Amino acid sequence: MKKLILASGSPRRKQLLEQGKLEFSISTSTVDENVDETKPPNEVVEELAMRKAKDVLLRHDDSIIIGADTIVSINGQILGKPNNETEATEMLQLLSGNDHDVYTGVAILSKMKTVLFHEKTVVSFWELTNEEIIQYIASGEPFDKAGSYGIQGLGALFVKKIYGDYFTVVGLPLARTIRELKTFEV
Ligand SMILES: Cc1cn([C@H]2C[C@H](O)[C@@H](COP(=O)(O)OP(=O)(O)OP(=O)(O)O)O2)c(=O)[nH]c1=O
Repeated sequence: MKKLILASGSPRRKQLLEQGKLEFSISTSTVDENVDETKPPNEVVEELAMRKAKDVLLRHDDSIIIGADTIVSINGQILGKPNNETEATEMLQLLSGNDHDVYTGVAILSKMKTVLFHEKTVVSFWELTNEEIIQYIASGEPFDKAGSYGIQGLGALFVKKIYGDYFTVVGLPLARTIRELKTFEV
């Protein structure tokens, strides 16, 4: 099999691929992540995953590249990473007591072949008190995460139920990614 490269600076995505016992290296993409937020969330995550993977393929065209992108969507609004405490507070207030969708898009590219897909997981949050939100923001956990929470960390305490692949929420639908990757082996 060709060399595998994860086009991501996300420590969670690295850990997940390691969990799948794959050998890979990391090359972070430097693409602009601005996107038309009126597009449907599935299109947004696929477009960004593709942009990240293509950027790295330009520098490593003999390899197989995995790019991914995760966003949260609630009532037609897309939530990415918060830029400051105010945005994190607003996002957590929106999510409190409601269901939201987490979309992760994945692009797997080689010179010869492209696989592009997304997965969606529905997450239901307990009602959060102002105190809980303030303490959570003070932990620093929200700031590099779509929707301002991490299900794999303290954010787990907000989750009533999930429907779909847990790993889609963490940033990479692991089982499907590995199944799709196998179609690249000849
Ligand atoms: C909802 C949620 C998101 N996240 C993370 C996954 C992603 O790392 C991040 C969304 O940002 P992304 O832009 O998808 O990824 P990234 O900037 O971390 O890494 P790169 O672009 O280099 O691949 O939010 C969690 O870790 N846990 C969660 O519960």
